[in-house]
Amino acid sequence: MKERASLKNKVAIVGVGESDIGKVPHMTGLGLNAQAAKRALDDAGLQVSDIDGLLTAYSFTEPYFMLGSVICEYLGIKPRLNASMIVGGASPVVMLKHAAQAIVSGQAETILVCAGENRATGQSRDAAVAALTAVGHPYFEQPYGTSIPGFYAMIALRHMHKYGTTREQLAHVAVNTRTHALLHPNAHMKAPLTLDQVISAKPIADPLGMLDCCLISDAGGAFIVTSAERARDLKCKPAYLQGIGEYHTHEHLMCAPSLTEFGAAESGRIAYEMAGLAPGDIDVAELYDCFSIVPILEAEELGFCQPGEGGAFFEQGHARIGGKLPINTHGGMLSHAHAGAAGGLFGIVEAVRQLRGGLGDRQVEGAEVALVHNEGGILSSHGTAILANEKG
Ligand SMILES: CC(=O)SCCNC(=O)CCNC(=O)[C@H](O)C(C)(C)COP(=O)(O)OP(=O)(O)OC[C@H]1O[C@@H](n2cnc3c(N)ncnc32)[C@H](O)[C@@H]1OP(=O)(O)O
Repeated sequence: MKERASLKNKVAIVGVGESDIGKVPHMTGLGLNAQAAKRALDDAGLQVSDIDGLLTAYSFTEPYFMLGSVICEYLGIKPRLNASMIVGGASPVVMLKHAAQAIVSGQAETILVCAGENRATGQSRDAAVAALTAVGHPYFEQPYGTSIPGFYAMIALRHMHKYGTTREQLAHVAVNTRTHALLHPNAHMKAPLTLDQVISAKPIADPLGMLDCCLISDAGGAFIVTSAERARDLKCKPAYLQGIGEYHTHEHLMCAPSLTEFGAAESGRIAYEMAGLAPGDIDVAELYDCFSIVPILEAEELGFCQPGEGGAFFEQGHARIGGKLPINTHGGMLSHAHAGAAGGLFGIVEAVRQLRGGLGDRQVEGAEVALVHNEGGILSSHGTAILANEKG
């Protein structure tokens, strides 16, 4: 099916912001959201009074029932549009789509999208892992004790069995993202990483070790969306939305149609079609990487390599800055940060920064078109967005 209302070149992201990241014990989740939002407003050269819409996601660490209303109250926003969306890690791209639709249909002019949690210091380690495990089916999965890394480990094992993907190839994903994180001043992880360290790290769920798993961070992220027309009058360089798609195949892994094919192919297809672009047109990609197997699958489904070749794509260095298609240039969730929906949102923040240019050693030369992919649950919900600068 073709999306009937194209959003191509109708809206732009005009401001991006990240809170302090890592262990930030002096801040609440709400504070991290607010700090990121304020930085995004400053980036855009806008005031709180310019915002007339707010979209946010969910929080495991904040006690509020109406999180969006609380963020508005905290920041002093009186929006005409206010919603909280819960499609797990896919929420940021899905929120971008809803923001674009709301702007195009005249429901709001300038929308703040934010997410954040203080998962690292606002919860005990056991509470954080228990909350994350609740993604399993309450009757048929949770009683057997499967954790999120356990679900993704099954997916990794299946990919290894079907395609011959190796343990070393998974480790290459972690090393690739850590190499990029070292170029990012705000990344949670600061030390270099070797393949041996990844392979010999504490086992979590075979074949995944600790360094194949995303971080548990304190972090907030935000971006501001407005019409393409208004964007041209603002102080920052806009990133124009070219195409966007979402697709949802299941909630619980036991209901997934396959362990090797997921919904990224379809959300990507919708986004490419709207943009009138193909995988070969993408200059930089920010792919969801909650576990090292995930960007391998996404690189395949989004058409950057053939099915089964994702592991080799990373092993051969194609995903490095300077390679064929740099992936996760900020360090991804494996090394930059993961805190609820903020994890995937940082992919959008980084894509916008890459399109603006001037990132020094982290800059992908000639980046004009960027793709961001988010996924939520156990590869259950997918969102793909394609952004471009004035040249793209
Ligand atoms: C759709 C989705 O987004 S699904 C993804 C949802 N998120 C998750 O499932 C979170 C996955 N990660 C985890 O559960 C945890 O990080 C684990 C289980 C892998 C490791 O946690 P723990 O066993 O508590 O680690 P441990 O306490 O031994 O950590 C020791 C050190 O290793 C480091 N560390 C912990 N986890 C990681 C990680 N994932 N990557 C890199 N370093 C890590 C920390 O520096 C820590 O040092 P600290 O004491 O200064 O914080």
